[in-house]
Amino acid sequence: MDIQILDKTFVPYISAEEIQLRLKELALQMTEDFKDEECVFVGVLNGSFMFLSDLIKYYQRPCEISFVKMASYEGLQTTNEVRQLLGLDVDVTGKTVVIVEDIVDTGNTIEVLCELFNRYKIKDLKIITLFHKPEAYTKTITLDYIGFNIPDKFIVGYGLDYNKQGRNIPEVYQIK
Ligand SMILES: O=P(O)(O)OC[C@H]1O[C@H](OP(=O)(O)OP(=O)(O)O)[C@H](O)[C@@H]1O
Ligand code: HPA
Repeated sequence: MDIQILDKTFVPYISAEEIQLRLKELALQMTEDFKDEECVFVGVLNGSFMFLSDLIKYYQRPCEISFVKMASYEGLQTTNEVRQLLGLDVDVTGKTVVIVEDIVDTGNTIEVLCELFNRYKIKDLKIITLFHKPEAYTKTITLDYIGFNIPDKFIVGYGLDYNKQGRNIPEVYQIK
């Protein structure tokens, strides 16, 4: 069934069950890949709060978890200005940092985050994103783990918002 958020209509796109299945696969893959790594998972607020919280329950190794807060979107559009609203509060020296994004769209935010983390003396930097829009992506940074490649259409739910609304919806909807 379609839903209305503020002035826009959205149609069902990816179910809560499909998301959880994909999260299990991604976490299993990372459990294998990071067996010799000391990992810090860094969620990018606000959008990634639900993704990181669910994903990490399926990850079967000791790890650290932290957050940074970045913002650049107003309504459906990027402002092209990525602002850091909360910084990092853990020591990442010598560790593998895994940036956890809900979505990599234009790539503006992930580019700023990579510049930020490359200033630290980390062992390695990996990126996981639940959603990626290849047609909208303007960067060359490799995304190590991608949940779903999706078309260049605005989505909401499962942490992602439209004008601050819709983050609490357990599944994902696409703009009509
Ligand atoms: O690849 P990009 O075009 O930069 O888009 C991706 C970013 O946009 C969203 O954040 P937003 O600025 O909307 O803040 P939010 O996480 O608080 O919703 C999303 O959570 C990503 O961080
Ligand atoms: O499609 C999107 N939906 C919600 N937030 C976003 N931030 C970048 N792209 C999107």
